[in-house]
Formats: sequence, structure tokens, C-alpha cells
Amino acid sequence: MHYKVCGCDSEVLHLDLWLQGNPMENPDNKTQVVLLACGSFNPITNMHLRLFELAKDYLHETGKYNVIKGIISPVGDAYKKKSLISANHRVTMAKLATESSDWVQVDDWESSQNEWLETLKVLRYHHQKLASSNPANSLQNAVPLIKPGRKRKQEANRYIPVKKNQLSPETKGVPQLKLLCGADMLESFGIPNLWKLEDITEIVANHGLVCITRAGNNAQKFIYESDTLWQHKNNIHLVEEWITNDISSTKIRRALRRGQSVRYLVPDAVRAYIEKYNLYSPESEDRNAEVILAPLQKYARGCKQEQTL
Ligand SMILES: Nc1ncnc2c1ncn2[C@@H]1O[C@H](COP(=O)(O)OP(=O)(O)OP(=O)(O)O)[C@@H](O)[C@H]1O
Ligand SMILES: NC(=O)c1ccc[n+]([C@@H]2O[C@H](COP(=O)(O)O)[C@@H](O)[C@H]2O)c1
Ligand SMILES: [Zn+2]
Repeated sequence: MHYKVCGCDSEVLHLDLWLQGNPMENPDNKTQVVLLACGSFNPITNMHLRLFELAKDYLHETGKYNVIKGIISPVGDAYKKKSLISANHRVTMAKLATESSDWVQVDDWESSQNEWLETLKVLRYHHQKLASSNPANSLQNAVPLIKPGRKRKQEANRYIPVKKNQLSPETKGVPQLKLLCGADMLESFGIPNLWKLEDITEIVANHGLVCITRAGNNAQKFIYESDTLWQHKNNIHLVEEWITNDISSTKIRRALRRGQSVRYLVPDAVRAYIEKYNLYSPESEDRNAEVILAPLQKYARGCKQEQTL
């Protein structure tokens, strides 16, 4: 969306208009959505790319949403997951994989942090970035904003509280940022000491979730059994994958270790990159074998009482 000031002499910006998004670029006044997928991407597979296409089709078919962008955010090395190869390689592979997409991009902010970051913090960061690039909120080069009828000046670059529900009037012009995941990630919410209940609540209450079904998982039942998820079920979009395809990074790494072909399971450029640097081997599979996953380390340390999701 580009910043534009209306042509009237009084240099008054019609804020109401902007808060609804630019009608030139959002003619149906649908809710604009950005999808964020967090994960190891060790390595990125065709199925990771499919998640975005499936989610976009689903949201468009509701008639309410316009998906404008997808972001892949590979986790940093400090996550310490077993077999996790360096973020540099994982990010490069994800970039190669998305070269042919005109709407999905890779962001390396998360992976370039020294410490592991909660997914909520990654969502907050990207939400803040979207808010500050929104014309209604980033006004360095603009005339003062005066809302017609109210005559209240808006501050330049005002801070948009990320904690607030994205649907509140204050953030209405900013696209909604939804977390995109597979059903296994949703079900991981129930693993003790992995997620904080307040983080889960904020994710589903303020951002929203688009979850793709996955063999071996029952997302619907999981939502039913959780009071928190049930309460926010309107903000959780469950997408049924009918053309089932259980590609996983684990299976890709296994095939590679055994010298088997992964052609047509990962993009060709990713396959070539893996071969060039011989990225996956029995040794790489043993990386972090003795190390505890960062969130488990962080939350178990506090010996928190078990929480009910
Ligand atoms: N086949 C699939 N169906 C649905 N979701 C998937 C699929 N593969 C990956 N995802 C989702 O993609 C995101 C990133 O996942 P991740 O990087 O862990 O890939 P993975 O294939 O599950 O890897 P691994 O086998 O190493 O766990 C997660 O939300 C995960 O649920
Ligand atoms: N408490 C949390 O925010 C939390 C806990 C566990 C995993 N995660 C994230 O979920 C993703 C899981 O990826 P994997 O399925 O590859 O392990 C990663 O991006 C990781 O950072 C977040
Ligand atoms: Zn996984």
C-alpha cells in the first residue's frame, strides 16, 4: 500500500478511509492477511510451500480475506533441536525454494537472534513491522493527521500496541498477521513446559491461527478438548488437506542419509544445494543429541505447575 494524501486544500487526511485500508488496492474491503510460518525448515520441503497455497485458497474461499503475503521464519540455532543444521544453510535453502513465488518470502530476523525466541515474540515483531510500514501509522513525511470531525492531531510514528486485538479500530488498517502451522504444531501446545498458556492465548486471541491437517493428528478434537482454544475457535482456521502428502523434513533427512533420491519432494534448487554442501549425514543427524530443547530448558527451569490448556 502506498502513502497518499488526499488532494483537498486543507491537507486533511481522511483517516477513516485509511483505517479501512486503501480502497484502490483493497476494493472489496476484505480483511488483508499476512501468513507467518515458524519452524525448523530443516530442510524446507514442497509441503512447507504447499501450506501457504492451501491456507491462501482456504481464506480466499471464505470471501472475507485477502492474503497479501506469506513469511517463512526459520528458527535460530539456539532452538537446539536435534539434527538442526545451521540457520545460514536453512535460510538459504528457504530462499532458493521461494524464488519462484510472488507472494511468499523468507525472513531471517528470527534466525539471526542470539537466543531462541518464543513464537509470540516473532509474531509481535512482524506485526510491529507491518504496523509501522502502514501509511496510517508511519507518517514521517506526511502532513499532520486530523480525523474529520474530531480535530485531534495524530503523532508521527505512533506506537501501535501489539498486545491489542488486531481487530481493534487502532490497528484496523494493518493487515492481520496469522500464524500458519500444521496440526502437529497445534498439538504441541499440549506438551508440558513447551508453551506458556499466556502465549497461546495471545496467539489465538490477537493474531489467529491457520492450521493445516496432517496425518496422525486430530486438530478438531484437540481444539474441542482445550478450553482456551475452544474459546477462540473463531480465530482458528482448520484447513483440510485433501491431496494428502506426508512429506516431512525428518523423512527427507532420512532418505538423504541413505543415499536415496529426494527429487520432487523438495525444490530442485534445494536438492542441488544440499548435494553441493553435503548437508545431511549421520553426523548432522546427531547434532544437539545431548542438548535439551530451548523452550523446555527455559520453562522447566522455573518448575512451573502444570497448566491446563
Ligand atoms: N506434511 C505436512 N502437513 C502439514 N503441516 C506440515 C507438514 N510438514 C510440515 N508442516 C508444518 O510446517 C511447519 C514447520 O515444520 P517443520 O520445520 O518442523 O517441518 P517438519 O516437516 O515437521 O520437520 P520435522 O520432521 O523435522 O519435524 C510446522 O507448522 C509443521 O506443522
Ligand atoms: N513457546 C513457544 O513459543 C514455542 C515452543 C516450541 C516451539 N516453538 C516454535 O515452533 C516451531 C516448531 O518447529 P519444529 O516443529 O521444527 O520443532 C519453531 O519455530 C519454534 O520456535 C515455539
Ligand atoms: Zn516438525
